[in-house]
Amino acid sequence: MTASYLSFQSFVDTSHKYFAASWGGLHWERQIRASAAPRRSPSGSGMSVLVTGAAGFVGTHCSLALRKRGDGVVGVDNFNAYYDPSLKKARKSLLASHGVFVVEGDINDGRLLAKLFDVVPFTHVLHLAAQAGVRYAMENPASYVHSNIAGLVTLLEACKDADPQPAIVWASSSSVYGLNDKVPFSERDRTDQPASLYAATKKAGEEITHTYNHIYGLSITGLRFFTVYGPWGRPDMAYFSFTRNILQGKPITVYRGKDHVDLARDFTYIDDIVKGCLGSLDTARKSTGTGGKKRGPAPYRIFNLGNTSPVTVPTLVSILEKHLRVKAKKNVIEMPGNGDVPFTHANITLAREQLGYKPTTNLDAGLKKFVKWYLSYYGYTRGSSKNSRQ
Ligand SMILES: NC(=O)c1ccc[n+]([C@@H]2O[C@H](COP(=O)([O-])OP(=O)(O)OC[C@H]3O[C@@H](n4cnc5c(N)ncnc54)[C@H](O)[C@@H]3O)[C@@H](O)[C@H]2O)c1
Ligand SMILES: O=C(O)[C@H]1O[C@H](OP(=O)(O)OP(=O)(O)OC[C@H]2O[C@@H](n3ccc(=O)[nH]c3=O)[C@H](O)[C@@H]2O)[C@H](O)[C@@H](O)[C@H]1O
Repeated sequence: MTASYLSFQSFVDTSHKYFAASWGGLHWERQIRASAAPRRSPSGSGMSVLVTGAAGFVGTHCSLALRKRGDGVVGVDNFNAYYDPSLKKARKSLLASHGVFVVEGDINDGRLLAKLFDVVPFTHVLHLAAQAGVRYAMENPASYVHSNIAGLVTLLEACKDADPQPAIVWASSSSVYGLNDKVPFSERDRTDQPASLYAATKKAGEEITHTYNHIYGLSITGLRFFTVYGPWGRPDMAYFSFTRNILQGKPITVYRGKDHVDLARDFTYIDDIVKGCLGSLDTARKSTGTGGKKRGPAPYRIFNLGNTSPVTVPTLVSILEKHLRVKAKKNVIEMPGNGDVPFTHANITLAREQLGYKPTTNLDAGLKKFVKWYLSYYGYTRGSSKNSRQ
């Protein structure tokens, strides 16, 4: 037995149970290295990327896109039960079939993160793990503090201590614009009026990452995603839960603003978001620190990733009805004071100029792809309300 195996084993023995279970010794260390190794490929950029929240909606799509073009990817995800964990497990299997290994663990586990950086000199971190959802923040505020504040700081500590320090690209949110009513939302607009705790934690994330950029020279890119949708999406989001209810013949609740004004979102298709994430990774300059010490200034960037064409929620419902070929039973009620904002609309000039970001999928085309995936994943056949998974 080698010395490195012994020290690894003692580390595993003293760590949490799930860690021991999911690593299981040298075999697992080999899997991590294999998954992280870039492949020779004309389109790959030779990166080794740690993707947090890899079993999530955006994490799965980004991990697949990176792996497909030849980059090395290792995922980490805690598979929490905010929404159906079996969907996260199915995404994990999809990733495994493409050679992406996802470690089951929490970003609050600093020992796990340090071990991952010991095993692999990650060049980049794509940080997507978070407690998402605007309205759930009123039900479970602690989960937002756990993942979006404490977890973020633990991750940044691990990145700052890593040698080499990775460049970090992470998901902020359009919700940071809060009550801002200047449209379209530009990165220079005020973001000091969050309307939900979720938004407040994302805004805090922007300030926290700035601190680590300033003190430790970490290269930081924050991406403000605008209501992302698509295949393998999130069951808690309106387009997904509306689809489920419409197919099951159940009513949907459509929120409306004051004075009967329709709510609107700058719905953005997942493939466009993936291109924005990869463009950010490709253009991120290196962190400048080593051994926890800054050696020079590092870039701090923030970009909107939206679609620049807001659509009202009733129009979203009509498009779904068309693709599902089923009429929705709608309850229209005034938006409760639950953290929602009346509209979002992204100005994407900065991302276009600096990342080459150019969204190409409109809501009709994107929802068509989503519905196709949904019907297939949940085992529906056209003309039947029966399915095999729900
Ligand atoms: N989908 C959107 O419309 C949208 C919009 C704006 C911002 N965002 C942000 O983009 C990121 C990805 O969102 P998504 O839609 O893929 O959400 P998601 O919930 O599908 O993915 C997040 C993943 O992170 C994991 N996770 C949560 N807390 C964790 C922790 N403490 N440790 C390890 N893993 C943890 C979850 O299990 C989940 O698989 C999030 O940061 C979210 O806040 C999403
Ligand atoms: O861009 C973001 O930063 C955020 O995007 C997403 O939030 P939202 O834009 O709120 O998406 P989503 O829930 O699909 O509601 C869409 C619309 O349907 C309305 N809505 C919603 C539910 C319902 O039952 N009825 C309804 O009318 C609702 O009032 C809204 O007008 C992410 O979930 C979030 O994680 C965050 O990151």
